[in-house]
Amino acid sequence: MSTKKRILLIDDEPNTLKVLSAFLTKEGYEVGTAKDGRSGLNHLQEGGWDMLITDLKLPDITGLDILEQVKATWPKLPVVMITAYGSISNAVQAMKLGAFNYLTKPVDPDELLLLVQNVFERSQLLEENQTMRRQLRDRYSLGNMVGKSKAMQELFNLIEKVAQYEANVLVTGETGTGKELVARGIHYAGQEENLPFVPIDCAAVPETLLESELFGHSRGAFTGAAEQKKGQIELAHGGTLFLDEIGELPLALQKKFLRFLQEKEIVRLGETRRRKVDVRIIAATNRDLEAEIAAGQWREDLFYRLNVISIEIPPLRERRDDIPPLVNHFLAKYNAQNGKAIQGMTGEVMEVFMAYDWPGNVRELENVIERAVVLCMGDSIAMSCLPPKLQERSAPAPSTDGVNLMEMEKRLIVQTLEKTEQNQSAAARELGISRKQLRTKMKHHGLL
Ligand SMILES: Nc1ncnc2c1ncn2[C@@H]1O[C@H](COP(=O)(O)OP(=O)(O)OP(=O)(O)O)[C@@H](O)[C@H]1O
Repeated sequence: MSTKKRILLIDDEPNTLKVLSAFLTKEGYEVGTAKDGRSGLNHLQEGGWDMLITDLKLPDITGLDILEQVKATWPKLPVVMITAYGSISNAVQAMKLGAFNYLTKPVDPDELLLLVQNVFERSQLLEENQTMRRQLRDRYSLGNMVGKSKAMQELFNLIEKVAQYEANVLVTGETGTGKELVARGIHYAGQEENLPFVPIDCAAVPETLLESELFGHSRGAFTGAAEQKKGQIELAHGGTLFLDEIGELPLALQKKFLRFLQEKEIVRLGETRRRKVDVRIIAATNRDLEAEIAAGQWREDLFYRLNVISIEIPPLRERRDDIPPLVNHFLAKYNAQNGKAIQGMTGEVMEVFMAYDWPGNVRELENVIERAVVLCMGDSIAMSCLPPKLQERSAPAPSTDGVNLMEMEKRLIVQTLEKTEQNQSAAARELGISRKQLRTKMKHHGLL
C-alpha cells in the first residue's frame, strides 16, 4: 500500500487554512499547516514533505523567500503559490524562481485538487525518467562493470572522480582484468555528449603500420597508402584515445608520441602541415613499465606524461568476492545470447570457481561461462560443462610422471592455438600472456 502524500500548507488566513486542509485531507492527503513563513520553514525542516503550497503574502517573510530557501535546500520539492488576484506579476516571478504553478484567491478547491494531482503525476514521471537515465548511464559507464569487492567499489568511485578531469590516465593490471572497461567507464562517466572514444591496441597493429594508424598519412606517403587517412589521434579529437598495450609501443614511436603530448599537434605522415588535436589519453598495460624504463626499453619522460593518474586493477584471484556476481552477469548475458535459461551452477562448480586462480582473469571467467552456457544441457552448469583444465581441479592432481613443465607448456600452447584456429593474439589472450611473449615461447618450442 502506498503511503499518503504529505502536503504542507502555509497561509496566514485561518479560515483558508482550515477549509483547504479539510478538503485535501478528505481527498486522502496528509496535510500540515502553518500560519506564517517561519513556522512553515520549521515544519519543512522536519522533512518528509511531498509538496508545499504557500501564500505569497505572509506576515513575516514572503512566499518568494520561502521558495528560494526551498529551492536551495530541497530542490526537488514541488511548490505551488497562492496569490491575491492583483499580484499576478509576483506569481510569474515565482514561476521563474522554480514554483510549479500558482492559484489565485479565492482558491477553488476543485482547481486545487487538479493541480495537486498534476504535480504528483509530474514528479512521478520525473522520477521514473531519472531512474531510467541512471540505468542508461550505468549501462554505458560503470553498469557493464560488475564488482562487489571493496577493491572494485573503490575503483568505481575513483573512475567517477577521474572522469571529471582531463588528465592522462595509466591503467595497469594483468590481462583480462577489465582495463578497457575502466577506460570506457572514465570516458562515459564524464560526459553527456557523444564525444569519440577511440581504442587502439598497440600489440595488434603491426609495428610498421602503427605510426600511420596513430598519426594518419597523406596519399602516397608510403607504398600502399592509396588514399589519405586521418590517424586515430585525430579521430579521437575532443574525446578519448585509448591506447591498449602501450608497453608494445616501439622506442622510436615513443619519442614521436611524446612530442605530440607536449605540443598537442600532429603531422600526418607525408605531410608538413601541423594540426591541433585535443584528446585525453588513457593508456593501459599489463607490463611493468618501470622495470622496462630501468632496462632502457621505455622512455621515462613519456611514462610520466601518461601516468598523471594511475589506476591499478587487481587480478581476479585477489578479489574473489567478485566471482559470484560476475558469474551471474555472464550467465544472464550468454543465456540471452543463446536463448537459454540456465539458472546457476552446482555447488562443486562454484567451489572450483572460487578456488581457481584465473590467470586470464575476468576474460577467462567470461569464456568459461560462455562455453558452459553453450554446452550445458541441464538447467544448471555441471562440472562436465567446464574446460578440462578446470575439471581437473576437483579431481586429485593428475599424474605428471614423465612430463616436464616445458612439455606441458608446449602442449598447452599447441592446444590453445588449435582452439583459436592459429590466431596468435587470441591464443595469447587466452593464455594470459602478450602476443610477443607467446611468439617467444613458440620459437623456443620450435613451433614457429
Ligand atoms: N568487472 C567486470 N565486469 C564485467 N565484465 C568484465 C569486468 N572486467 C572485465 N570484464 C570483461 O572481460 C573481458 C576483458 O576485459 P578488457 O578487455 O577490458 O580487459 P583488459 O584488461 O583490457 O585485457 P587485455 O590486457 O588483454 O587487453 C571483456 O569482455 C570485459 O567485458
